[in-house]
Amino acid sequence: MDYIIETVNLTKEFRLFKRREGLWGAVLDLFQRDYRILRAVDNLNLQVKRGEIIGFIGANGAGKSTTIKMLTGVLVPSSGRLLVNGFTPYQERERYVRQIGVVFGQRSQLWWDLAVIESLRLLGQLYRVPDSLLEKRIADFADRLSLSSFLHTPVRKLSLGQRMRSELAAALIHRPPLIFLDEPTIGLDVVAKNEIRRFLQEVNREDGTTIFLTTHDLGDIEALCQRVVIIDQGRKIYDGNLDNLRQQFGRERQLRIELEQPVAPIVWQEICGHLPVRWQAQDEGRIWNGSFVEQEVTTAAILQPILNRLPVLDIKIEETPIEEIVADIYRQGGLAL
Ligand SMILES: Nc1ncnc2c1ncn2[C@@H]1O[C@H](COP(=O)(O)OP(=O)(O)OP(=O)(O)O)[C@@H](O)[C@H]1O
Repeated sequence: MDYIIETVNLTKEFRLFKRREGLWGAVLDLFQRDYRILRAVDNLNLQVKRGEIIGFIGANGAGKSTTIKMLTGVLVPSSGRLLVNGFTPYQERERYVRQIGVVFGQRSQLWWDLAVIESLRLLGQLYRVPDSLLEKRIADFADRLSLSSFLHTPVRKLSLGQRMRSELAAALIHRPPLIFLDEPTIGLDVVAKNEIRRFLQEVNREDGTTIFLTTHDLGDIEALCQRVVIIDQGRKIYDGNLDNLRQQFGRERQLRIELEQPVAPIVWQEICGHLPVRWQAQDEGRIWNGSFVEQEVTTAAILQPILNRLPVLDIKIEETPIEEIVADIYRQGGLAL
């Protein structure tokens, strides 16, 4: 299998200086320093196929940035191996960075005082994109990311949404096979988020670009990712698709059935009392709200006897929002893999 990212037991430890308390402690610190080791990434095994969009998520401090920094060659691992697009990132940084694109939501790769178009041209030259291709690419991005109205505006004057779109163009100007995106939609409104998500889908579909995405916005994950990896305290606790995540960790689902006429509880019990569903009547039995666990009973099995016997006006089924599932996993430490 051709993996674009492959890590084997990737580990990063930081040595943290332990301060002693009080004045005497400070004096002792001068002579003998005490350290503790913090393992930010702990034996991470990860394989990403070419063309995948992978969501890499975890609570604050889980080790996401440290992992991305190792994958992009900024940090040297303490142990383990990693190979990204055939490179060991920290060893061959200069050649390696030509193969990747990076957008860190909080930090800019654009020149603050230059117009967007000048920044893009400069980056194109740094990446040695031939001139004619570069102009074509800028025009293409200007069109697809709606950059035209501010191409000649200095970066410092852009709104956050405009800057993020420009950052994406900058990260992709050399058509890298792989991009790392860290919180690409942070602070943006719904329209701007959707625009960025649509663009990323296009880039992935048309150019086969692999996308490694870190975000706290699970809307990004739902819109983009076939696969999610969750880490907690540096360890991988989930690796799979969103549907499986829902199935494994999903809590109760809610069902709301609206009938044409009220139905007495005793009749309701007779029709569907045999099913593992907790029911609550509303509007004197005209509306029935049920809670059930997907692993125990299917929605079809619940609905069938009701639809056979009663005139139903409306049915609503609510899934547990992915945000809640992930919050639960963070709290419980998830499934150790
Ligand atoms: N340079 C460093 N020196 C010491 N400890 C560090 C360093 N960088 C990160 N850490 C620690 O490593 C752990 C993982 O941090 P990291 O920034 O990778 O988490 P994260 O998942 O990206 O969090 P967030 O979502 O808050 O950005 C944290 O406990 C953090 O305090």
